[in-house]
Amino acid sequence: MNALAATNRNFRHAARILGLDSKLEKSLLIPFREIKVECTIPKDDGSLVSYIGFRVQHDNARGPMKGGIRYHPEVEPDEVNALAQLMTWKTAVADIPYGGAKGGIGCNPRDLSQSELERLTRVFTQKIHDLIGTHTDVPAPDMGTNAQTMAWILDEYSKFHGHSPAVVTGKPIDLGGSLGREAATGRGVVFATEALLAEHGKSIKGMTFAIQGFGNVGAWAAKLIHERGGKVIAVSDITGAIRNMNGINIEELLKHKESTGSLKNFEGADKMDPNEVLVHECDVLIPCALGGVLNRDNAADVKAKFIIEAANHPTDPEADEILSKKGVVILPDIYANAGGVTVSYFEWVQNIQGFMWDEDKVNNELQRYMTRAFHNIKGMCQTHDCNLRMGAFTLAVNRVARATLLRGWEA
Ligand SMILES: NC(=O)C1=CN([C@@H]2O[C@H](COP(=O)(O)OP(=O)(O)OC[C@H]3O[C@@H](n4cnc5c(N)ncnc54)[C@H](O)[C@@H]3O)[C@@H](O)[C@H]2O)C=CC1
Ligand SMILES: O=C(O)CCC(=O)C(=O)O
Repeated sequence: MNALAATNRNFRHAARILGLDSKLEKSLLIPFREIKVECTIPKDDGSLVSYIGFRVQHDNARGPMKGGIRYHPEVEPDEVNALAQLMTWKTAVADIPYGGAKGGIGCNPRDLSQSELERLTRVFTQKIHDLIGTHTDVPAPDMGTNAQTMAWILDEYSKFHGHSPAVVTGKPIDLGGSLGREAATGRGVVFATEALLAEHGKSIKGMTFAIQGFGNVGAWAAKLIHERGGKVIAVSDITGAIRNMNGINIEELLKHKESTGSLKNFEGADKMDPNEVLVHECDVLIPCALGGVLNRDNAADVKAKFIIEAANHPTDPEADEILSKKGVVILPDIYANAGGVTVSYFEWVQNIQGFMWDEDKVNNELQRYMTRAFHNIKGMCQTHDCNLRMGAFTLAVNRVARATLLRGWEA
């Protein structure tokens, strides 16, 4: 099922549980604004190449729209729409004063040089600068982008609007980025995992983990799980997959990845088929890469007892049904990966106040927000007798619906 159809289906299910008025339901579903721009840049060899950039601003009832920018060959309108909508629900679950947005450019960043990436980012910013802003829409990193990308956006945006550090989050620390933001999504995933496991009388120590994706989110989650005594037994990324049933030494793997750019030829583990990571024997599976990776073709073969959705929409609704019949407990994306946008919020607050927090404060506040959200979700699960995904969706949709009604409809 395509990402937008899947996201709409989850939203509609929550709206039904909440008994939402049909007009309000329709208004919450339709995006506030969809932007599509052509970005033409000279390549390093002088030839011209054109890419399509998108920014979908889904909803702003609870505050400025917020969400990452993705550079990936599969970026297309339906996917960006789904991701933007998920941001609206995610910021509401985390109870931070934002709406939702997402953007991206259909390109393969691995095929572009640093200077080509910089030109592409600057052209994209020129095309959307009058539609983003500190109090309207605040981008951040997502797949294929990073702190450097945010620095270019900040610089280009500031040429039009004056120095505006809070227009993006996930910036380099030297430009007003927050301590702890780089690790925040992975750290939030670990706090969320701890909250869930504690409920089941378990802890990370001694449990086995399989992780798909070893970029910002996957690598930080793996590192923090390893530090807590969890055994990461299988890891994959775009370059391949490895396994070690005794637990992979993640510190060593990070050094190997840093020096070679790949998981290949790592001596502390055996090579394996990348497709097998999702169905590998383990206690906890953490998808940290693309959407839709758990679907009707592989859901029945999943062996994990818990799935922590660090990626956005990794589980297709058909897989959701199969997995829930098998008794697999799924911690949904709009909660599990909310640590990134939560620390983005802390960064934005620090920029607006002109006062920097130390890293302990960032991490402690992150833990407080993640734990609070978990208990809020559990409360909705009890009230509506539903699973964690619907607990998170009903929590979020109810908050956004209330804000929308309070603001009113008068033109
Ligand atoms: N960066 C952030 O703060 C947040 C990211 N997310 C989500 O987490 C996921 C990962 O994002 P990042 O780590 O930031 O991206 P990233 O670009 O840093 O890393 C992506 C990773 O996925 C791997 N990958 C790509 N295609 C793959 C495939 N077919 N099989 C296995 N691995 C593959 C890449 O090799 C890389 O290791 C995405 O779904 C993103 O939307 C969610 C919340 C916040
Ligand atoms: O930090 C942010 O603003 C958004 C991160 C993001 O794109 C996501 O949570 O999917």
